[in-house]
Amino acid sequence: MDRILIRGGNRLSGRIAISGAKNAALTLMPCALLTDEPLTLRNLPRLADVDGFGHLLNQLGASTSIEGTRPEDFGRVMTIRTGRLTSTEAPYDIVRKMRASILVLGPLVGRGGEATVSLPGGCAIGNRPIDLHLKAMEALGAEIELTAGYVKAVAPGGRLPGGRVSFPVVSVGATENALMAAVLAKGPSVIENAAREPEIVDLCNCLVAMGASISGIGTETIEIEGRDRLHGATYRVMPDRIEAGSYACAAAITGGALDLVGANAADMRATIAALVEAGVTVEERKDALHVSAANGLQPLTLSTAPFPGFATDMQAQFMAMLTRADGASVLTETIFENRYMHVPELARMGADITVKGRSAVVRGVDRLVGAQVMATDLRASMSLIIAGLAAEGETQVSRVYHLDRGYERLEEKLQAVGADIERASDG
Ligand SMILES: CC(=O)N[C@H]1[C@@H](OP(=O)(O)OP(=O)(O)OC[C@H]2O[C@@H](n3ccc(=O)[nH]c3=O)[C@H](O)[C@@H]2O)O[C@H](CO)[C@@H](O)[C@@H]1O
Ligand SMILES: C=C(OP(=O)(O)O)C(=O)O
Repeated sequence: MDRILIRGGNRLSGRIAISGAKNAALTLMPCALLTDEPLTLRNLPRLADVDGFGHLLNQLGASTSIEGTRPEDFGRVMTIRTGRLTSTEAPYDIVRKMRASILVLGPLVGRGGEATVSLPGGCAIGNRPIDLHLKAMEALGAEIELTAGYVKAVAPGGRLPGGRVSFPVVSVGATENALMAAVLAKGPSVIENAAREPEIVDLCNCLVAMGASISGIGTETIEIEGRDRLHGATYRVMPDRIEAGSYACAAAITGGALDLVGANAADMRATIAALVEAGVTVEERKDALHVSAANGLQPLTLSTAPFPGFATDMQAQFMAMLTRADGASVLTETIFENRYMHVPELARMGADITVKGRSAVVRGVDRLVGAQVMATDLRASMSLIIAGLAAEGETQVSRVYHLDRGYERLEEKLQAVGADIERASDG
C-alpha cells in the first residue's frame, strides 16, 4: 500500500493548476444516461472516483473513451455513449466503494422508468442516509421498494409524471438526483429548498446544454419543464473549489505564497472570507487566485453550512491550518455527525484539539512534529498533508487511496511549489 512521506518546513511558493472538480464530475458523468447521444466532458480530473464512476456506467451499458491519457495531460476529455442501457442496476460492490453511485438513480428512472441501486450504508464521516433521494423520486411519481439491501424505483407506465419536491433540509445529492430525474418527466416539476452549491449550478448548466428546460438555477427554487428527450453535448467541468481551498490552507500554514491557477473565486467566497479573517492575503488575479501568508495566522470561529456557507469539505483542512494559529479557534460541524476523524491523527503531530459534541476547540501550538498518521477519509487525509507540510521532521501518511479519490497528482503539484513530499510504495 502506498504512503506519502513529507519532510515539513518548506515554504510553498509558485503556481498550482487547479483540476476539474470531483464533486461536479461525479454528477455530470451520470447525465450521460439521460441521452442516446454522446456526452463529452472536458477538464475531467484524473481520480480514482472518476475511473470508478466510468466503470459503473460501463456496467449499465455505456461506453467510455478517454483522450489525454499521457502523464502530462491535466484535464482529460471523456466521451460517454449510452445508445442503449443494458442494465438498470448499480450493484453493491460498486456502490459501497463510491457513494456517488447513488447518482445513477435519478437519470435511470428518468430515462428508462426503472432503477435498482444498492443502499450505500454508512461511511467514515458518519451515517449518510438516502431517504431524501427516495422521497424526491416518489414526489416525481416513482414507486419505491426496498428489498435485500437494494432500492428499486419504478415509474408507473415507464415515465415519471413530474411533481413538487420539497426538501426539509438541504441535500446536495438528493437535489442532483431530483434534477436528473425531472428533466425527462412528462410534466413540470419544482424543487423547493434545493441545494445551491456551485456543483448544482454546473449540473444544471450541463443539463441545459443537453436540451433541458430549467429555471431558477443557483436559487433554492428550481423549476423544470420535462422534455421528451435530451441530446448530446460537450461540457467543461468546473474547477475544484475544494482542491483550491486545500492548497490555500497549505500555503497559509507554511507562510508561503501560491497562485491557484484556474480557481474560481466566485465559488469560494466563504473559504476566502475565512482565510482573510485568519490573516491570509487573497487576491483575485487574471488567471489565478493568489494566496499568501507572511504574518502568522489568527484563530477563527467557523461553522459548516450548505452553500453559500462554509463548506463541510473544507473543515478538516482549516482545522489543520488553525493548529498553528495564534490562539484558540472553534469549529462546528453541522452537516456530518462524525467528521472529526482527523483529530486524533493531528493530535499525534502535537495539535491541541478538544472535541465536544459537534464542536472542536483548536488551540494553536508553537510547533507540530512529524509522525506516522493514518488517513481516514478524503478531506481528513488532506488535513494530515497540510499539517505535515508545517511539521518538524518526517510525516508518513498511510491509506493514501483516500487522497487518490479526490486530489489529482497531489505530490507532483506540491513538489512543484517546493514541498519535500513523495509517494512510497510498499510493493
Ligand atoms: C449540504 C452539504 O454540505 N452537503 C455536502 C454533502 O453532500 P451529500 O450529497 O453527500 O450529502 P447531503 O447534502 O445530501 O447531506 C446534507 C445533510 O442531509 C442529510 N441527509 C442527506 C440525504 C438524505 O437522504 N437524508 C439526509 O438526512 C445528511 O445526513 C446531511 O446531514 O457531502 C459532500 C461530500 O462531503 C459535500 O460536497 C456536500 O457539500
Ligand atoms: C466526502 C467527500 O466525497 P464523497 O461524497 O464522494 O465521499 C468529499 O468530497 O469531501
